[in-house]
Formats: sequence, C-alpha cells, structure tokens
Amino acid sequence: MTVESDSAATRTRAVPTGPAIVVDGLTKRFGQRTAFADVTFSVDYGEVFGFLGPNGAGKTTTVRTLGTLLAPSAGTATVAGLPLTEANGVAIRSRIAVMPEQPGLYLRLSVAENLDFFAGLYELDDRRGRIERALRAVNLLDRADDPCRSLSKGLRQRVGLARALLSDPQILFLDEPTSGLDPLAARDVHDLVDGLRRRGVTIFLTTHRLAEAEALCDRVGIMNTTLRTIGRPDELRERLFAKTLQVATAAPLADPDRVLVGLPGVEGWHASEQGYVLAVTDPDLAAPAVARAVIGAGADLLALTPSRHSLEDVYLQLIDEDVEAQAR
Ligand SMILES: Nc1ncnc2c1ncn2[C@@H]1O[C@H](COP(=O)(O)OP(=O)(O)OP(=O)(O)O)[C@@H](O)[C@H]1O
Repeated sequence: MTVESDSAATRTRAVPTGPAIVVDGLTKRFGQRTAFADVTFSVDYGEVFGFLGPNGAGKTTTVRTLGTLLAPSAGTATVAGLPLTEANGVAIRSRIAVMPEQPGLYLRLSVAENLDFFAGLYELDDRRGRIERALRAVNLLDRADDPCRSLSKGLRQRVGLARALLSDPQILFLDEPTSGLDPLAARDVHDLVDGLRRRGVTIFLTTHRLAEAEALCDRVGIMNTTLRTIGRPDELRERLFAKTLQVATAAPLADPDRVLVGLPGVEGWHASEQGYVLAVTDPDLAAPAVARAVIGAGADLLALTPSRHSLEDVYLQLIDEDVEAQAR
C-alpha cells in the first residue's frame, strides 16, 4: 500500500507504508572480532529511528551492512522492502542513501559541481532538477557556486546531506550527522532532519548526542555489540526508572510516616537532603494529596517535583551495567 506525500526534495512521490527495515538475528564478525551480534529490530516507513551506543558498539558497521557495503556474517534483513542479499545490492542502493560521518566532497569543486559529479556517478536522470531540489531541501541554493573548500564544517555537512538526497531515497542513513558541529550548526541539521521526516523520509540516525536523539527520534535502539534495548524515549525511561516525587520542606516533618503513608498513589518514602523522596504510581495523582497532607501537618512546603529522567540517564544506566558485568 502507498500514500501520497512530498518527497525529501519537495517533489510529490509515493511513500510506502509498513516496515522500512526488518533486521533478524543480524551478526557481523571481522575474523575473531564481533562488530555486532544477533541484532533484531524493525523500523517503519516515516520513522526517525535513533541508533545509540558507545564507541565501538557496532553502529557504523550496522549502517554499512544495511547499506549493502558489507555482507552480514549471520542473520537476515529486509531493507526498503528487499531482502538484504548480494543480488539485491543495486536495487537496495537505488532506494536508500547513506550519509557517512565525513561528507567526502571534492573541496576544489563548487557545491553544484560536487552534486553534479555524484549525480553522474549514481547515473541519475534529470540532474539539474535533482540538484536544485536537493539544495533547496538543505537551504543551500544560494551557495551553489561556492567552492566547497570555502564552506564551514556545518555547511559541508549540509552539502553531504544534499548529496544523500539526490537519489530521492526512501530511507536515509545518517551516521553521526552532527559530529564536530557547533550547537548552532547542529541545530540546523536537526531542523533539516525534522523537515525530511515531515516529508515522509525514513531516517536511521546514529548519534552520540543523547539530547539530539531524544529531540528527534520517534524510537531509539541502544547498542553495545548486542541491542540492549529499543523503544520510545519515554517508554525506556518508564521501563528503567521508578517514578518519584521529591518533596522539599522548610523543616523536617515531625512524623513523616503519619503524613505520607497511605496517601493515594504513594507507595513508600525515604528521607533525602532536601526533604523526602516518595515512590509513586502516578505523580499527577499523588502530588495534590501530598501537598494537602504536608501543609495539613503544619509544614512549609517549598517544592514538589516529579522525577525527570532523560534518555541520557537511560543510556548511562544500561552502558554502566555492561561495564560492571564486564568487570565481574
Ligand atoms: N573493517 C573492520 N575490520 C575489523 N574490525 C572492524 C572493522 N570495522 C569495524 N571493526 C570493529 O567492529 C567494532 C564495531 O565498530 P563500529 O565502527 O561499527 O562501532 P561504532 O559503534 O560505529 O563506533 P564509533 O561510535 O566509535 O564510530 C569495533 O570493535 C571495530 O574495531
């Protein structure tokens, strides 16, 4: 089944629905070294999927494998509706694009000349039209004649993105697209990724920047040779961390058990530096009852704050568990 949508380069084309990528037990070894093992997940068309993990976790090798640049050692995958086999390599590559960490541009050529060179290499039709649409998609039309040598790292990254968009891919693999960029240039890339998502491009994004993944990605997978977890950022937070309410009072409660135990949604409490940490089933249910009880007990309530765990907390928790397991 297909639905109509704008393409990455503002042209209307059909965007397939269903899984864009299906990976089942995929493994890649280089001799004795295992780059990644027994990885299973799927990504839907139109999703922005974040692939996170520490250095050496196997992210780039996974992208290179799904991008048909490396053959898997075991397992199966389907990419853009086609089984990942050597025979399907050309057909898969015509439906996807991979933007590596280094954009790999010819610095002496202009932006447009670079894109023309790659459009020729990929044997694409309508080169002028494609180049114009790709440049428009990354807001670089006005820099088309500038030599790439004269561009900042952030702008070169945008040219790399334009290069990846030339073939109007269904799936775009972005490997560390903001690596080495300053926060403003990184924000530009984020805005572009967001724009591509709105146009229905499926994005597979590897990154070390957890705030970036949290802001951009519908779901994330956390890798450390094997896939440690996968889900929406809020799901992962809920799965890993208990919900709490921090209660700050001007002075300690005379009898915290009498005030806090048995309140709706409150499962337990312990003292903290600022006051009390309450384990709760639902902070929205517990907070009003806690506020009434604390004030009712004659205490001055300074703050009532639900716990906030970031994707970074989830990541660090999982990776720390791996480090501890290896140390044992
Ligand atoms: N061509 C290769 N030959 C041998 N080993 C390799 C090769 N490519 C990658 N590896 C190994 O596979 C493992 C995974 O590497 P990979 O580059 O996929 O990790 P990564 O998660 O992308 O890391 P980073 O965040 O540092 O880019 C590493 O141990 C790496 O040394």
